[in-house]
Amino acid sequence: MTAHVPARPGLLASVATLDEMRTALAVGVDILDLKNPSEGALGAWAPQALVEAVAVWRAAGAPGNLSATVGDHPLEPDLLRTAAERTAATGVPLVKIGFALGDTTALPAVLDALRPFARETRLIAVLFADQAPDLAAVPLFAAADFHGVMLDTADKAAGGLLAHLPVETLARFVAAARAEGLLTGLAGSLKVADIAPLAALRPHYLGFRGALCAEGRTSALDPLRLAAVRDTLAGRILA
Ligand SMILES: O=C[C@H](O)COP(=O)(O)O
Repeated sequence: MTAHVPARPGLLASVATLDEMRTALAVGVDILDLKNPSEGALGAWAPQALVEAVAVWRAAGAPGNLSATVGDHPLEPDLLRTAAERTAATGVPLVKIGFALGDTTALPAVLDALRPFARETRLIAVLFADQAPDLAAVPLFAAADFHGVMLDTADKAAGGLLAHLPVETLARFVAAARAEGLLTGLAGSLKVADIAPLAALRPHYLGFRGALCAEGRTSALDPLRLAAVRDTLAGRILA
């Protein structure tokens, strides 16, 4: 199955609080991503806060889509499955799971543990561009019934996505994911100037946090910066 190729990528915006979530809903984003940046690349919200966020999103008419990260965990089957189940139980429709550097021989066992769950919940695999990701693993996620796959960076102090992987490699990643019918995203300290070269690869979405904040990704979301990224992605202003 080949996935739909979007004319322009959508905007995934990571938000750290319910207030930021309301701001992002007002500005308008395609995927509202519930993440706690002060707890790592894939820092998780507390379950009760996720339940409240789902209620806020539904009350707003459930625009676009809603994702949440499960936290930064090692590649351990039970641990990842438990974290994914805990997140999905809150009602969040898209659950993002990081596949961190480590014992890659553990990947088959992790996917076996997640496969039954992936049939009930839309799971997004997050690979890290700064950890020499094995892009040949993309078909394995599709075979495990994942809904999507994205690239991000784990070490936010070590440069953005394009500092770690050349455009040609990113193009191969997007094409491989699309060929498997997976929702495909790119992220990792992206700046407004990265939008044009990455949009040309036609992923389904580009993900942002740091560029949306005045003083780094753990500071507050700035609605003006968010609107500028939204408008650049939509082609209303040039990068
Ligand atoms: O999922 C997207 C990330 O939250 C991106 O965060 P970042 O732009 O700070 O790397």
